[in-house]
Amino acid sequence: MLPSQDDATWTSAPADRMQPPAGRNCNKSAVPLQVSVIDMAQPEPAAAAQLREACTTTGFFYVSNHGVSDDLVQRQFAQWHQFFNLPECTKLALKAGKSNRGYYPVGAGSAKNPFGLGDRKEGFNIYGFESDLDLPFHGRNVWPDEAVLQGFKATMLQYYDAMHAVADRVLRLIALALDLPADWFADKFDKPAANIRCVHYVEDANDPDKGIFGVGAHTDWGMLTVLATDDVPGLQIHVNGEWVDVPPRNGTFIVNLGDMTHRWTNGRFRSTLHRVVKRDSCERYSSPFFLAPNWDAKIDSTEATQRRCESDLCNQTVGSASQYSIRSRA
Ligand SMILES: O=C(O)CCC(=O)C(=O)O
Ligand SMILES: [Fe+2]
Repeated sequence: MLPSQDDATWTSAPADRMQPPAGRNCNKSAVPLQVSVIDMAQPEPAAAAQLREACTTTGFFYVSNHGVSDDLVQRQFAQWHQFFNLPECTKLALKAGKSNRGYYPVGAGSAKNPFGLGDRKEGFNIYGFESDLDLPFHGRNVWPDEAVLQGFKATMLQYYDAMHAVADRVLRLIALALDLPADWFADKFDKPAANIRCVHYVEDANDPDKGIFGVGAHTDWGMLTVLATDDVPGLQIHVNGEWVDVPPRNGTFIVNLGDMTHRWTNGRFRSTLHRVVKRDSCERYSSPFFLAPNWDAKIDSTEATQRRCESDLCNQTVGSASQYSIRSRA
């Protein structure tokens, strides 16, 4: 099955993971959840030790001193404000097709919502590679007219490169946290199936009891996500039977692990269910960078964990492409 024109299959969890396990809400955690902040300026071994703790517990953490200037982050958000303020027909002229590149309108990119409703967001995808191969997510990026949005493409390419550099540094820490050489993942990520997206959450307030979400509960499909948000809260993660807020923190990005890291580490590092619930009637913008390995990379958990089988994920050696088809069948 090929991807739909929106990105639903790219970030939606299999149906059995869309809802928190029944009966676990009574297990309130005694200690308030701490999502750790990992200082990227510290020596890698110290950062990797902190990261190991985060990856085995929440699968989410903040990164500070990440090297991306606030000026660049604000410039790309300013471009997105202008883009999403264009007339709907101008945006729809760039509507994403099979390649998943371009615009998807409000309600299109819905995770499997229990009420059958679409997510209250619109978005736009830009990939870091272009290819004419007839494969999911392959294709050519689309861009708004330079005369309409001056500097848009240049800003986005700069933002992609800056976020990619952060993601690659996190990948080195993941390798070290697995007691592997820091560059262990390098040859599996030298042609990554990676993209940036901007998500514009529309003004209305969300209500989980009515199935109205910014983004419904899902896990990310790829290896890891590096997320910049504006200062409007909304992101929640599902840990110890509870939905817990992960608020914006000045000068940091939020990083979470995706299903490929879960698979690659035999379930040791977690890909955690998350969603966006915006309580107030105000807009919200976020710009995730999604890192996935080379399309033909082999994901061998036995090699990565240097361990004998521990779970039902063990001994699975699947490429990124096969992982895609596993998810889209779910
Ligand atoms: O906007 C956010 O805070 C999270 C977005 C997200 O989870 C996603 O796009 O996969
Ligand atoms: Fe996500």
